[in-house]
Amino acid sequence: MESVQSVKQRFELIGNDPGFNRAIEKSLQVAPTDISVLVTGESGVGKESIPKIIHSQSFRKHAKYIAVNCGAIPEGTIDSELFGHEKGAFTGATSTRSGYFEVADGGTIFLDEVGELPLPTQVRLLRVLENGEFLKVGSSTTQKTDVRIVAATNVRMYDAIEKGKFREDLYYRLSTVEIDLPPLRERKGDIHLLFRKFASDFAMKYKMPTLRLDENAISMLTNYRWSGNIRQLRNIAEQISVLEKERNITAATLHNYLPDAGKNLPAVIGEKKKTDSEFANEREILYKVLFDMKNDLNDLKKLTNELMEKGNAKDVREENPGLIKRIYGNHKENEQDYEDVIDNAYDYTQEEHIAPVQKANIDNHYVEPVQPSSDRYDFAQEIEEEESLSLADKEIELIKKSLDRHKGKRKAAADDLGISERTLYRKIKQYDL
Ligand SMILES: Nc1ncnc2c1ncn2[C@@H]1O[C@H](COP(=O)(O)OP(=O)(O)OP(=O)(O)O)[C@@H](O)[C@H]1O
Repeated sequence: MESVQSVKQRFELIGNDPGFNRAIEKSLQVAPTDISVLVTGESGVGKESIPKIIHSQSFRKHAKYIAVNCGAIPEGTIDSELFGHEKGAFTGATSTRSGYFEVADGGTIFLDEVGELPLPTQVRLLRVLENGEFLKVGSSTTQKTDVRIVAATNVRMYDAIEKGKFREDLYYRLSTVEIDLPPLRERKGDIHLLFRKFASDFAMKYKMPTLRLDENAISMLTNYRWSGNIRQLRNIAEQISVLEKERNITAATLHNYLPDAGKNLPAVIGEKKKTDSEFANEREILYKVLFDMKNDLNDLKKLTNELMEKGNAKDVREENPGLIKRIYGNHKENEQDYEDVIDNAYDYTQEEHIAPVQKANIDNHYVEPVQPSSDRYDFAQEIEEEESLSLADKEIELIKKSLDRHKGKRKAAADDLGISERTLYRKIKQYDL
């Protein structure tokens, strides 16, 4: 049996955390048996490497290893993908086709996102697990296969069972041994190690010097929540590698890539494990903050435009009490401040060659520098054609961009977006992309 260290080297796995080492050790222990294994852990913790280790250390290693993402296959075709179909079994079944369980005979099948399997498919899977038998879709002839199954899930299977979405008997058949991978925030000692590995990989890939983090940046990195786990850490290492010219990274620079790491935003850094609803709440608060900021910005644009059109700060003040109140709040003590800001902005619009306006800080509201434009019509148009504020639109835009960038490859696009392939697949379906 190979040692934990040499397996880590072979599969380029970084980390010395006891929970992580234990998961590899367990994989090595179960590999020579045919015991079913369920790998558990949050999205992005590295579950995919466990079945590969198991297969490589088993007597099946010379036979096929097939990884199936159950969440990425449409419900209507999953039985046919897994078990094959007979010619004429359904519209479009123009020939007989072998499924993964037939092709992988003698080998290993990794069922990722197993909790996503539809109930009728679960029945078929249970039968394979119990006696190795299956039926092709549209066939009444039983076939036999000898496949070892390793499954993985990032959802709590007990919840799925309670809700009637997953069969309890199948769960017990799949999880004879459970291997749990800890979330990255519980592997603090590994975070910087992993970052260094990714930074050095990307330095090589993009032919740039390797990034270095200073002490404060290391501390920020280590204490960040990493809800997307190793996948998110890898994405951030790549972003910084590509975008930062200065290769010595400070906490201030790192902060730009870890949006909720700062104290001004409502997300909380902490040791305490969060529930899904707490994460959802934080996300909502973040959206709200972004939404409010965007509204402030649009109000400011409108105000500046008025100033440019009218050229008289007093008139603008008198005609837009609501707008001004919205931007600068109701506080009496701010009144002089915002009057000054409007007057300054007015001066600014009157100049021919304009230097960038300094940020005016009033009760945490910032007047961003307005790009000078000699063409006022352009500016007015920009206000009319306001950017969409819809989160769904933004999501669609990002998904399309990422799919374009990776030439339609969903796995790569999902990695880029920091979401699982299953989630990407759902969104593609949801938005009809
Ligand atoms: N120990 C590790 N060392 C280096 N890279 C790792 C390690 N673990 C995971 N990774 C990398 O992190 C990324 C996410 O891993 P993986 O796809 O296995 O996560 P997962 O748990 O299967 O996620 P999901 O549930 O969303 O499918 C991959 O790019 C993988 O190569």
